[in-house]
Amino acid sequence: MPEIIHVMVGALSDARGRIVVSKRPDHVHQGGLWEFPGGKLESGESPAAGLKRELAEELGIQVRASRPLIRVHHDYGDRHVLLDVHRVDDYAGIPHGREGQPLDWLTPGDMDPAAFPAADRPIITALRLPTLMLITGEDPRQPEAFLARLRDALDAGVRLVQLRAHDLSASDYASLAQAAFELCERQGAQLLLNRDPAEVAHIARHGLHLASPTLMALATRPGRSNDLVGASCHDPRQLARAVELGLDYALLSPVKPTATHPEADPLGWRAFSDWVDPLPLPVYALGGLTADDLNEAVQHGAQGIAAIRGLWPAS
Ligand SMILES: Nc1nc2c([nH]c(=O)n2[C@@H]2O[C@H](COP(=O)(O)OP(=O)(O)OP(=O)(O)O)[C@@H](O)[C@H]2O)c(=O)[nH]1
Repeated sequence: MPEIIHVMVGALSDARGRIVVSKRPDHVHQGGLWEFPGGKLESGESPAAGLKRELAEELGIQVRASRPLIRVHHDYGDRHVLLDVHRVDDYAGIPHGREGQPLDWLTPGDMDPAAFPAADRPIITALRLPTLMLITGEDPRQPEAFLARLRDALDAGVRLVQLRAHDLSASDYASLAQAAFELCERQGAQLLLNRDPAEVAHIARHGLHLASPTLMALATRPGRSNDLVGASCHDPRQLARAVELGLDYALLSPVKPTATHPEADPLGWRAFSDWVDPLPLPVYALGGLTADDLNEAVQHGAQGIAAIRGLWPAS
């Protein structure tokens, strides 16, 4: 097993949500590509101290508050890196290229993954995804009340919605999806359809969410190239499949006991974090969680929380 190079990386944003990126010099590893500022952890140094030191050296800023975004293991063949990426929520100073490196500020949507090292793809996805995913609750058979509640959730700030309505016929699902898509578009939110991908091939959406049996049955990633695609997972085998298919994200459940699946054994945060840590993709925690669990989830390596009851507004 080659030595793992532990790299501390900062995602630092401005008031407009743009993230600072810097250009790697031509002569170094992955030279000429854009990167997120950071560098190698020194021996004996804590990750928090390493992040502070690297961002002070490279950008001339002092980190005041940060939280984990994602950890990415990547094998380049000649070296194995662990990118330990943190969002920097608060800092002092004005970022500038202290080592003469060019800087740019980009919204995650404007980042071209091909302009970054291969290991950075999951970082860009994690930056594009919000920390909360709403999974729609019952009762989709009452579309007006259902859409009113979806509107309330969007008004409250939800920006990623998974339309789960297994009891509906294909045509009722299609009508509900169309109405939900319009509401989401109006608020700049993304709508993911949780349905057989072949059945929803022509329905407007921002992406697809795969149930775990669908995930295990597929041989290739479904959908259009611009679809955001993720899947529900319950064990390491399903998580590995999501990675193999090149999906953008996974949900892992149940973390805590849940009313939706009372028979399932909860994982707890320890197993959640052990299973998620080696994976190069953002993973939402699901099962018995509310927005109040967000900080604990993020500290255990989650992209954020997905929830039905915890985020679907009461009627
Ligand atoms: N900082 C940073 N490094 C990255 C990113 N993506 C990525 O693959 N890496 C890799 O992680 C390693 C970081 O090394 P570095 O050269 O930046 O570290 P450093 O500042 O401590 O450099 P040094 O070798 O001059 O002491 C390199 O192999 C680099 O290619 C990224 O987005 N940011």
